[in-house]
Amino acid sequence: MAADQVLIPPPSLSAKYEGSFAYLTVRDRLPMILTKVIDTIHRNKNNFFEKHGEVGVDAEKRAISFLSKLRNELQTDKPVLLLTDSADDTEAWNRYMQRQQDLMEDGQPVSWFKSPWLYVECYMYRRIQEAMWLSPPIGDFDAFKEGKTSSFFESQQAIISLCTYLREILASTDNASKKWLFEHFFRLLQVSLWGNRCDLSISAGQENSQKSNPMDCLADLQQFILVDDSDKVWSVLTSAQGSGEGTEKTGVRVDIILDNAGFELVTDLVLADFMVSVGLAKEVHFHGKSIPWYVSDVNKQDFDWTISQTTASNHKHMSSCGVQWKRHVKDGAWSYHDHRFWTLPHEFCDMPAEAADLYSTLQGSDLILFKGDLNYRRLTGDRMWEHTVPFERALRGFLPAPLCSLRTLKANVQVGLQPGQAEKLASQDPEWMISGKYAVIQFCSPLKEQQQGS
Ligand SMILES: O=P(O)(O)OC[C@H]1O[C@](O)(CO)[C@@H](O)[C@@H]1O
Ligand SMILES: [Mn+2]
Repeated sequence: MAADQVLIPPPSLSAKYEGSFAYLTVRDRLPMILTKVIDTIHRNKNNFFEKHGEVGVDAEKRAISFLSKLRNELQTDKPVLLLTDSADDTEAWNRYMQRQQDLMEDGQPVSWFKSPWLYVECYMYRRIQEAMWLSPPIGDFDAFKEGKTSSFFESQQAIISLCTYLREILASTDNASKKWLFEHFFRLLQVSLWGNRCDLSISAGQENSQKSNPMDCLADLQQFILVDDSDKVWSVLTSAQGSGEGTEKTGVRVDIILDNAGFELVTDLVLADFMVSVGLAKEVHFHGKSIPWYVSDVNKQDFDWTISQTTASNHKHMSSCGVQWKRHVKDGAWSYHDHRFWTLPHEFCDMPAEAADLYSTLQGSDLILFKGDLNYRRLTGDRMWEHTVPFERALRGFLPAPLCSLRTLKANVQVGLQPGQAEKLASQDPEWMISGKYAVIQFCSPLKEQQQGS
């Protein structure tokens, strides 16, 4: 194969492949999500009236009419339209549409069933936001908020178990050996991984919460982790502290690119609390979305709300977690960041050109944890890679710092597997890439020695 051919990435997943998961998502799941958004806005009509009077009711009608039109465009495969809301990302979106247009064969218009799945799916969420922004004064209404809130309450027992586990292990860290630290880190990393099963996009907004004690399931779930690079993650964290090199560093920084609110966010906070409390990290930077996204993704409001709810719990371990988390925020060990790039449709390899400031911020991290399926799709460009292609190759140059994806498989892209592994899985379980039953802890580092898990 010629060298230039090797560098050309495979095609994007798309609804144009009839019967594919992308096709079924665009045909069935996205319209269902839109219908739920419309229902939610309608159900809140009285609240809008109480808050804003008649203007609120007019805004509700206006938003619903924009959204019904959007659903119709999607279902009839109409050309994708330019955004008209003059927000600070509008131009970037419209530029990206032109880029997609240039990629279309025979000058066909960019459309829902012909263009890349990643692009049109992100575009739907951005159009929902446009409908809201064009309907003042209800522009800031988060139609997914109710679902995120109830998924937190439905996971209450699991959250209590997890908080109890954390407080108990932290109470006994005095003589913690390195082995002890690794064992607990390893467990909490896995809890955060499996927390990713609880997103509300794959279930089109249907309840999908954690019911059982997460610590009890870990051993049984181990067999479903297809790539497990946790030892490399551990080695990055410990070597960043200077151990083994004789160079004491002042503080390790971990960045967590968050995914879903509800149980998953709690698992991320627990992992972050553990890292900071035992000194594995000095700072944790959380990155969330600035607009409602993929039904259950975390935004600033969800982040603050989750910490407040945890603090207000009448369970002693849960509330003491909340108190501790507030303290981490207050003393600067934890910080929340958002950036418009997280809600743009680009593959992550576009980040240096599209969001150079964010890329250089991430370069300051010692370890970046990317939570969830959508982040994995953007890391790998949501392309039809062969399953044995190395993760680093699929990243196409995106490697601001050592990074690790913690992801349950809910879309048909997966790289970095052993020869024959995918074939075996496919013969045992045709749904292996989309059911959320399997997962990866997949690591890549710009530093060669860390790739080996030294
Ligand atoms: O919350 P996550 O893990 O990013 O998952 C989002 C889900 O939405 C999808 O984009 C499908 O609509 C899938 O990729 C995935 O199942
Ligand atoms: Mn999500």
